[in-house]
Amino acid sequence: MIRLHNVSKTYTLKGRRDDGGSPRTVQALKHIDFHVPAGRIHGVIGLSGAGKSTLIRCVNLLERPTTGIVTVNGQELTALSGPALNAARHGIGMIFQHFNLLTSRTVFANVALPLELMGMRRGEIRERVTPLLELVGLDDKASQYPAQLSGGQKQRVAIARALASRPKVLLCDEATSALDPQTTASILALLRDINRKLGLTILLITHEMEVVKSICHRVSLISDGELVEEAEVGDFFTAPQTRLGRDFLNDFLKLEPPRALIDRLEENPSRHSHPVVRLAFSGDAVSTPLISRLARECGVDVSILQAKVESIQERTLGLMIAELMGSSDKTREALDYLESHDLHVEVLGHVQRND
Ligand SMILES: Nc1ncnc2c1ncn2[C@@H]1O[C@H](COP(=O)(O)OP(=O)(O)OP(=O)(O)O)[C@@H](O)[C@H]1O
Repeated sequence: MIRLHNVSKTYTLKGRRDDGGSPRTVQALKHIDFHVPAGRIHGVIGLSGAGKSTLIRCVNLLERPTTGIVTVNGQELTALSGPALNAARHGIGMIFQHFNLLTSRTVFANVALPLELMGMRRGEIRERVTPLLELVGLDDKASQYPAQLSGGQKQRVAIARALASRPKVLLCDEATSALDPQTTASILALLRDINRKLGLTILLITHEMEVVKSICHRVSLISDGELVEEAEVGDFFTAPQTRLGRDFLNDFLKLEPPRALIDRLEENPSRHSHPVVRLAFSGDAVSTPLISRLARECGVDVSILQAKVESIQERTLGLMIAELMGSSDKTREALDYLESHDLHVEVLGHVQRND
């Protein structure tokens, strides 16, 4: 449904020149290849300045890529301009962090605006807008003005407006970043509902793992203009593949070894050290008494330093940081045992034994 092929974007900084007198540039996106199939909710997460906004704005050509091809719903947008591009954009709705509503228009008139611009007749507009206001739970607010609404209600108006032209794709640019956690949850629930009811494909950018965890099927990680990791959300939360992915996850879960232990961690094992491991387990492994089996079957003691159980959509995910205590042969055997039981095991380092 959404396909980016080798997309790069370079901004030229107006009025700024390098030492050689050439205009200064910023390469915001570098060779992005990316595909979101129909009906999916795909999140792109990254730190500030990583290129998230540029990426999402390149999908509907609010920013034109410097090079590369953007295809949405089978149409190559980068080959279009003028009226043809405007017509194609009717198939792509977009919502923003700060809602972008017209303050002088009522809720109804805000939602009606794109339909007016498309030249639709009044009666048709009413038939379209009324059920949309019901869908977003604002049918009793049709004649109010944005200033009379809460942030969450404003975003609901923006969602109804984005859906007015019956798009196949919805782009969400940090849509919940200005909202409190409870309102965020209600807007995410609405987006999930719309995705299911209308089969809408949703691409969202965010810096919040909570958003990814709550509604995304798949996630991409962007860093310095490059997509560095992509995975199904359950897999990403179980075993991120990059340092940045692990940083995002640890920050979100607050699951780090205690500071005093980090200071003692050594990279390489020695005859007198124990491994400190991060274990992630899902599915059957969550309900299996693995720790007592480790002690019984491998003869190692397990000191649990931190543990957490998270619900990631329909999956239950267990996470633990633990020190495995025993001889090096026994702890090696324990690590093999854990891996053979479908646990994701990451050795964080080794600490000198005190025994
Ligand atoms: N219009 C512009 N002109 C020049 N440089 C820009 C422009 N827009 C973005 N940039 C630069 O491109 C890079 C990526 O910016 P972008 O806004 O896409 O990142 P982001 O991940 O969305 O960041 P944030 O989360 O802070 O909004 C940054 O270095 C930024 O300074």
